[in-house]
Amino acid sequence: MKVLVADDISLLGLQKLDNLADTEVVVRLGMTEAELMEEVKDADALLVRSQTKVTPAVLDAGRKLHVVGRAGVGVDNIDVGHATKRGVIVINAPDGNTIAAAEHTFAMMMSIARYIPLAHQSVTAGEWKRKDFVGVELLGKTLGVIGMGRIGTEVATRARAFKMKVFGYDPFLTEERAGELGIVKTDLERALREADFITVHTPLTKDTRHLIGTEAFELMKTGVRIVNCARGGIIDEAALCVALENGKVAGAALDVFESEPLPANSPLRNAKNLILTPHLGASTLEAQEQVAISVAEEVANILAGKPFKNAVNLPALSAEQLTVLGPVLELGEQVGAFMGQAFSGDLSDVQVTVGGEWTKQDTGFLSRTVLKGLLAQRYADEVNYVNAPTLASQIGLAVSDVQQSRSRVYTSFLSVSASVSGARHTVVGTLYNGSNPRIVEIDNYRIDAEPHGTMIFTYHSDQPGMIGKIGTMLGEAGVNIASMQVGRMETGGEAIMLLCVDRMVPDDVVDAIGEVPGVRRVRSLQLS
Ligand SMILES: NC(=O)C1=CN([C@@H]2O[C@H](COP(=O)(O)OP(=O)(O)OC[C@H]3O[C@@H](n4cnc5c(N)ncnc54)[C@H](O)[C@@H]3O)[C@@H](O)[C@H]2O)C=CC1
Ligand SMILES: O=C(O)C(=O)COP(=O)(O)O
Repeated sequence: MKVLVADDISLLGLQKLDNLADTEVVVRLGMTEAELMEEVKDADALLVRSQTKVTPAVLDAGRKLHVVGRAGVGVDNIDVGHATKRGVIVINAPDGNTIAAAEHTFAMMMSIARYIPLAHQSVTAGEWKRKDFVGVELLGKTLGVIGMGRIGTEVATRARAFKMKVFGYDPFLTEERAGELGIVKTDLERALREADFITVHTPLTKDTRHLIGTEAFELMKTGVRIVNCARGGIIDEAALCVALENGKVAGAALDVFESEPLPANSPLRNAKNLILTPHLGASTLEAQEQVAISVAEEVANILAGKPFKNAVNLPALSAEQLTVLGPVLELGEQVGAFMGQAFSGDLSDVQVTVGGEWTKQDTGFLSRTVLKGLLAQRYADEVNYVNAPTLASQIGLAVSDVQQSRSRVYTSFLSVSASVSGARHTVVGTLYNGSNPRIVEIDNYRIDAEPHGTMIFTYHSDQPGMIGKIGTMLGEAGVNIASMQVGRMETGGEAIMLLCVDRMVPDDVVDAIGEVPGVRRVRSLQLS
């Protein structure tokens, strides 16, 4: 396994990966896109911070790539959509740098309240201008926090310790949570109109790009002070320069920029009362160690096929949920694979129904595992849990999830029903004793088969001699039958047969079975 490290990531994390058997950690900092495309060709994992751009071209070049690990929070430098399409897991380290970013925000806020960097420059230039640097106190002032996630919340609690009044704006902030934090939940307009200090802590999205622009500045009090330690682009830099120049904004502090590194000719470099740091929010020893360890552990788990928790492009599944749902998810993949191989043809829609006790669990992940099994027939190893829904929508396959609280015969079951080349087929599975997978129904025929290994599946007329004929043909080809299941609706009608065999059945034998009079369809299945 090759783990390619493209940004400066703490050795404490990298050593964890380097210590793994069969894993080589290759550190190459400051690569151009072309160099990165070359290095990533044989990499299983790519680790980055905010500097390296993980573009579609880089992801396409990484043919073996399983995972991109971001040692930090923001993944706006990674084309997550393209990674998802390619089936590459993107993980981040969401908790490790929260305190570092919150403390940096506070350092910035105090610096603009008391002109610390400007006063420092003045003193080192030989001046002693006490009158020019009369600041303001935080006590009693109103702080508007835009984005009350992990960092926004830590900033808000620190501001309360400074006896500030805090307004929090975040679509997910509840009155109850605001009450617990001792802050006021407001809308954006009130936060902008009434705040003396404003700090942004959202990701950069299409909704937050230039959230603080000309119109927002117009709403603000004259003399407001603003901090951005989240993402460049949330504040419109050109509009900020104007507001600093005309005095609407008394001071601002930016750690992040629309373009990084900040261009040499950026007007921000000469703006009045503006302090700048080069994206240092997460740059503490503690934060860097924490994010590196977190990302290394996650990547190690992913490469070893073990559960992981911080995927950005997969629904979250806790280790606890995985313990309970693991066998159900595995069953989903097996039933999907059975369906895909037993009824190959043009798929137009698939319905995944969970019934009985399992409906009490969050089974949102289940349709991904079913799709992975179902689409493996068409995409082989290219399909995984990450890209299965994308590949399904690419081929126009509509997927629906249904919960059915009343169980049929079984305490819990999973039913996959799909339209294949115009015909509807259904396969039902369950777990015996909570962990042994079984296929218990195929198109309303009751059976009981373990979805495992090599199988021969037929649709045929219920007539004497069928089982014997097929058994003899397999025997003559040297294929041993381990178990056999037959099902029929009525005597002499249509029937199914599912044989578990000990080895692959040669294609010519499968074809010969298909030609036996009365056999309507035969398929050879290979389940893992
Ligand atoms: N300067 C630096 O070095 C660092 C920057 N960051 C950045 O800080 C930001 C926040 O990080 P966390 O608190 O860890 O993330 P988080 O995901 O915990 O919080 C983000 C919050 O923003 C809210 N939000 C999203 N869209 C919104 C909108 N339109 N209006 C209002 N609220 C909105 C979300 O509901 C969420 O509560 C991210 O952009 C992250 O990349 C994080 C660490 C270090
Ligand atoms: O975690 C984040 O979102 C950050 O912005 C930190 O970026 P960095 O890892 O210091 O390049």
